[in-house]
Amino acid sequence: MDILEDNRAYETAVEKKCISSCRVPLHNQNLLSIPNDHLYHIALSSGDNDLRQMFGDVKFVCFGGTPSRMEKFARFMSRELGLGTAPAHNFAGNTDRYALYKAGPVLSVSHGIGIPSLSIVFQEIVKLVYYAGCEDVTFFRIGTSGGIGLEPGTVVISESVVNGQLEPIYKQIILGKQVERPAVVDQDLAQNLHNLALEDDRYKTVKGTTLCADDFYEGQGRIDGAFCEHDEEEKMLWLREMHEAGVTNLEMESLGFIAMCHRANIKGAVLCVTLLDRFEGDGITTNLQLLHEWQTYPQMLAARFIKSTLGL
Ligand SMILES: O=P(O)(O)O[C@H]1O[C@H](CO)[C@@H](O)[C@H]1O
Ligand SMILES: O=c1cc[nH]c(=O)[nH]1
Repeated sequence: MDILEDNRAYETAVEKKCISSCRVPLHNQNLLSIPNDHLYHIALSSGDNDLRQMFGDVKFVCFGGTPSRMEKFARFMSRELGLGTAPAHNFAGNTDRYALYKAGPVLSVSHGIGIPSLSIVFQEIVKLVYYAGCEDVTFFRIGTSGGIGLEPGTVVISESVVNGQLEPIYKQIILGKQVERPAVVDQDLAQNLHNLALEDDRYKTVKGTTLCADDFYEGQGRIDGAFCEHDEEEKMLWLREMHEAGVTNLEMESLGFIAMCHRANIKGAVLCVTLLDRFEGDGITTNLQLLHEWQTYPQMLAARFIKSTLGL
């Protein structure tokens, strides 16, 4: 039986209430008529690769900006899960758009910068876990951000995500029309992650509102980009307004990530370390070694969650 036939049989059984479903559901009936779906940007396909065999055991998908960070995270997860120290294999190695690693039940995926880049790999990963018949899957974005009024190196678990107009809405243009997707954060998951933060962690962990911008420079109020039509005073006024509205950090993917998790009916959370306090400036001047250490903090928290969920 091929993947699509098997998935159809499974869905019929769910509809008839013969079984209860925890598999990643199908959201697009058009996929049923594509016998070999090419997941072009990750160089895998539903007909040519045995996705069930390769990825059927996946329970957690961790996304983050860069390929090397996600490779290191895969190796870290592998050690944490007692799976050894072998170099991680990049399953998307036949393309250099994104990188995709696996450590036992954990996928580690790079998403590039911004929602447009994230959304492509996100959709292909949702299709991958669907074709693979994965059950009980949780997605994380483990990234970096700019903090507002937080000590640099603090991990923020997003309890809400908003666009630049403070709306929890991801807006897309489809067939020439604006479509709005609510970005609803899974509060239980955010709280469960927060509960795993320990007093003696070498970093602080807080819950907060993450503002997702379309740009690193003007879109985040910086005055040090190639272009700028506001001044330092206006920037500080805006940052204070954002702070008063509860915004704790600024980054570039959380809104699309959370909205797509909600739409896909997949549990999802965003955990980002802050690399600077925007009240103190715009440039990221911390030395590279410390920046690399800070990037591991959200990874450590995600790993703790994964291990506790697996009963390890
Ligand atoms: O560190 P990552 O996960 O890439 O995320 C943040 O860093 C990038 C900007 O430098 C943006 O993608 C922003 O969201
Ligand atoms: O200030 C920052 C730092 C990291 N990523 C962002 O998007 N903004």
